[in-house]
Amino acid sequence: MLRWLTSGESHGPALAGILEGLPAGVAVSSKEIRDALARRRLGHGRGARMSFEQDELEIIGGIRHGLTQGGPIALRIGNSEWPRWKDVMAADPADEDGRRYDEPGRLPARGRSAPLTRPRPGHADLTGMQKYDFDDARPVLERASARETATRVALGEVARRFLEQTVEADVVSHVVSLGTVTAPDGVVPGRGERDRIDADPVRCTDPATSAAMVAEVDAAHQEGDTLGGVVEVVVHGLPPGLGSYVHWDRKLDARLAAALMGIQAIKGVEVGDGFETARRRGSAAHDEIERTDAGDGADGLTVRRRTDRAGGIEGGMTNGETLRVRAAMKPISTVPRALDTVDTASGGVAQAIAQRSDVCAVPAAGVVAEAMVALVLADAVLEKFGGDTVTQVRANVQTYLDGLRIRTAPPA
Ligand SMILES: Cc1cc2nc3c(=O)[nH]c(=O)nc-3n(C[C@H](O)[C@H](O)[C@H](O)COP(=O)(O)O)c2cc1C
Ligand SMILES: C=C(O[C@@H]1CC(C(=O)O)=C[C@@H](OP(=O)(O)O)[C@H]1O)C(=O)O
Repeated sequence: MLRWLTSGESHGPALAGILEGLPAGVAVSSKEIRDALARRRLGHGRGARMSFEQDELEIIGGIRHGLTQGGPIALRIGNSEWPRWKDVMAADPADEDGRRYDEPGRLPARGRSAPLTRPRPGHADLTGMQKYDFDDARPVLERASARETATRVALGEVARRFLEQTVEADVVSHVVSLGTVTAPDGVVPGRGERDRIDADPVRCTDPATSAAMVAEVDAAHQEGDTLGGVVEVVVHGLPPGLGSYVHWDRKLDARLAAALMGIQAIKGVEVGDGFETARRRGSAAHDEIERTDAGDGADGLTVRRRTDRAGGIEGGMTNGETLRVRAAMKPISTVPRALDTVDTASGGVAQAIAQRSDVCAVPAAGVVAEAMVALVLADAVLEKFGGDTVTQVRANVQTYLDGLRIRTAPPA
């Protein structure tokens, strides 16, 4: 079983992450993790914070000389802006510059330390204050913030390397809609297209759509508004049979949906053609199975699907076709043209907090979605194939695939 946990606040000294359960021998470097973190900062529409803040990666445990060792992998992602926040986010109720905090968690009500009492509709602020009995939204937004997704991307990169080195999977994402602009149907990135997609300002595969998306972001920005959109994660190379049909919590589609819905601001998930499938007749909804005597089905198999409307998952299992899952992100809730709220200190009507913020973070959400998908798939690969080393996992995968070829071989 693969387990992972994250810790840390948006403006704290660092984020921390632990990934436990990977075998020994996964080749991964700090440069690869740093590059993954840089990808998450991409995208037209992100706020100023992305340009001045740095993710300072430190590998604390579990990786030696470029290889995982079998023990928990621990990462620290320092926040280069910490010196500016060390009073506001101090762990201890301490004397500092002659000021004394009144009690743990309380700070003098001025500057950055002033309590935030105008909760944003759409963010965790108000309900978080109610639930944890805070009279300041600061502790809520600090942990609810998508800054935490840096840790997921770092851990997800290790999972991605494991998938590449065991089942030879390739994980990529692209933006399929942003605001009202939607990319043409049926464009699915192939293997090795990640760099090309990352080079696009909104991580869209189609240049004309990308230009319209950029214009949509600029228009929203000018009007003091924000945008959401839809990302698709595509995985090539998965063998059939990851996940299971036997119980709800072992179904791969259920596990992927939970992982994607657990990303900040994701409000919907589709597998394959998803909701569109529900509008089709059965004859046009499913993927007919055909023999391919040339053995050019997935993993050299002699059966394949004619289409991939199901997005590579049937019965809660991968079916050997390309995996496709989509996640819908709502517009950023810190809306510069501030929304109505109630001031929790005075009880009066107010305008919600609306300092600097992303206008749109859909391209970055795609990178986070890749990480979550990679983590779920790495768990599913380990569950099916087991092994304490990459070599053992690979051998187990090969034995399984050899067995599959026999059972789907053409008649002699
Ligand atoms: C990559 C990314 C960046 C985000 N940036 C912002 C932001 O700048 N401002 C904001 O209000 N919300 C932002 N969000 C969304 C909030 O984190 C999210 O809406 C909030 O935590 C409430 O959770 P919920 O939307 O799942 O209900 C971002 C989300 C992601 C995935
Ligand atoms: C810091 C990151 O994203 C932040 C996520 C976020 C939110 O509310 O989710 C709000 C913004 O932070 P702030 O309000 O301090 O400008 C984003 O910048 C990051 O992704 O690294």
